[in-house]
Amino acid sequence: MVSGLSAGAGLPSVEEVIELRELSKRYGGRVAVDGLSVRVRPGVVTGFLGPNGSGKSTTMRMILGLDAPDHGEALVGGVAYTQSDWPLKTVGALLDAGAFHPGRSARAHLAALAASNDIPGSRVDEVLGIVGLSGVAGRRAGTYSLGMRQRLGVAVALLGDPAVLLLDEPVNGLDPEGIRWIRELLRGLAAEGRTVFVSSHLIAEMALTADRLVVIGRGRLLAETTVAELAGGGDSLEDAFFRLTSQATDYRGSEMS
Ligand SMILES: Nc1ncnc2c1ncn2[C@@H]1O[C@H](COP(=O)(O)OP(=O)(O)OP(=O)(O)O)[C@@H](O)[C@H]1O
Repeated sequence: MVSGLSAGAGLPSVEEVIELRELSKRYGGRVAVDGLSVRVRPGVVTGFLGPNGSGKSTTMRMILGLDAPDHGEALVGGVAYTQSDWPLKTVGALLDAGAFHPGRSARAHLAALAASNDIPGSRVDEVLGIVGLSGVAGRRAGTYSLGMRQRLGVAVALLGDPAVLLLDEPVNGLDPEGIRWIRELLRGLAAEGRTVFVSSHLIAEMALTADRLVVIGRGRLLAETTVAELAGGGDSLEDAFFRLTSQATDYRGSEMS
């Protein structure tokens, strides 16, 4: 359990689930997301797994209103994210760790976001502490390592003390310490009752981080299960994942004999 994550504004209610209803998206002739219906519940980490190109990022962008679905809808706590009065207080998202003004310090970046989102300035130092950037908060973000940028991205996600967290491949490029840190942070946030939805194509990492799994391939739901259930058929988790997704990739090479 990670302590001190919340700004104390009250923990999320059970209403704050992510609900995808028949969500679909095409880019030209290519189907990216295909009739995806899923409920992501609070209090656990839900891993969003699928091979490269299976539609995970597109789904997350649609939840955040950054892409419009061709069909269906994505709701957070029963409403579309774009209808939310204070989006940063509703959903904390980590999509692209590089998206900071390189000349701005981490503290200045967070302070500007707090000011424009009706978040008390005192929360800035709180989140810097949570992500371990207090000592370097005055440095320009452009000088940060990938791991530090990732931590700053997590600080942004936590700034509004949201009930729902959405993270797209948060461990990409992190060293083992950073990976363990993200894992423990996400588990702590879920233990506080938040809804934590985290995408990855790394089944072994998800096995350590997630309680529940949503597995997709070619934009379609392949399984909504628990880590224990997926590995329960006698296979290793990796074998079970490959079996599940074997018909849903375009690019897998043949095995060497
Ligand atoms: N802006 C876009 N324009 C055209 N095609 C896109 C666009 N974004 C995604 N796609 C296509 O949609 C499909 C799903 O891509 P998406 O990035 O959502 O998958 P992903 O599961 O997140 O993949 P990865 O694990 O590699 O990040 C892919 O075929 C991709 O090429």
